[in-house]
Amino acid sequence: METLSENTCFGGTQGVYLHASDACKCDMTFGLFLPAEAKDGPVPVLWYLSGLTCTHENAMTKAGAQAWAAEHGIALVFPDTSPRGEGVADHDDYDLGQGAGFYVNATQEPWAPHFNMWDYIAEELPALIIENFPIDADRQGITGHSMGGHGALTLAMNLPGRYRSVSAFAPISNPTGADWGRKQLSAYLGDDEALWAKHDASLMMAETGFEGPILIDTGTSDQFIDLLRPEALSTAIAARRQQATVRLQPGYDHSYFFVSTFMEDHVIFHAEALYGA
Ligand SMILES: N[C@@H](CCC(=O)N[C@@H](CS)C(=O)NCC(=O)O)C(=O)O
Repeated sequence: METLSENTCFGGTQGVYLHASDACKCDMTFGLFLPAEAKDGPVPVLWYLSGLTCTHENAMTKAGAQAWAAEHGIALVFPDTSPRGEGVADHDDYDLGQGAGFYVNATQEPWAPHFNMWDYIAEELPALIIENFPIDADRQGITGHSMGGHGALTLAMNLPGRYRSVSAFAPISNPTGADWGRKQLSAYLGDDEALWAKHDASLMMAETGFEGPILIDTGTSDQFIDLLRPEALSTAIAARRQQATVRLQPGYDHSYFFVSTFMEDHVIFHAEALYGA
């Protein structure tokens, strides 16, 4: 692992690191914020999965999460959204290929050799950060924006016991029912829709739900709201009687102005779960 940068930030350290990924078979970059408390021992961690077109950098510089994470003594991880590099498959569309890994393990060509973002986020990166940094593996929460909200919700419901809490900003909520989903799931996983179900938060909510608390915010003026389908997840949450707070925020769009506005609420929500019994 190589340190690309380390900056003092809200009393802690915002680092950017590069490592050779086994899952993605290319170099991967991630951001990690460690609060001051990390100098004294392991701290809880909040994963932030980003959306389409993002690298590790967008949320790290625009979400405003470090101030609140520092206040609550929580580490933040900002992974990239896909494998990258010259030898890695790509597509001209912004919502397929590099920058659009969708948090799945691709089985189809040309994506299969590198596009294993599920294994990367679920297995490889947690092992790497727990080995190299003072992170408490027993206190993890996960959040994300848009495609990253989809990743956060589906990872949380598929990995019971891993995360104490899950939240999402404008998550892609029913990807099997919209073009932000059908296009990518068919490209990465093939045409057998039975294999898509574990990657659909609304279907997973109907199937298994989540054992901890959930917080979801979406803006009513989100320009992509028809693709996000928040109503499908709300219906599944209500049908399951899942513990959840689902909010539609008047006037907010899909941008980081929306994400940063509600970031404090999300960090406090996770802090309550991560410091609870
Ligand atoms: N390519 C489209 C959509 C891209 C987009 O809105 N991506 C969101 C996540 S789905 C994002 O976080 N973009 C990066 C940023 O705002 O920093 C556009 O540029 O309008």
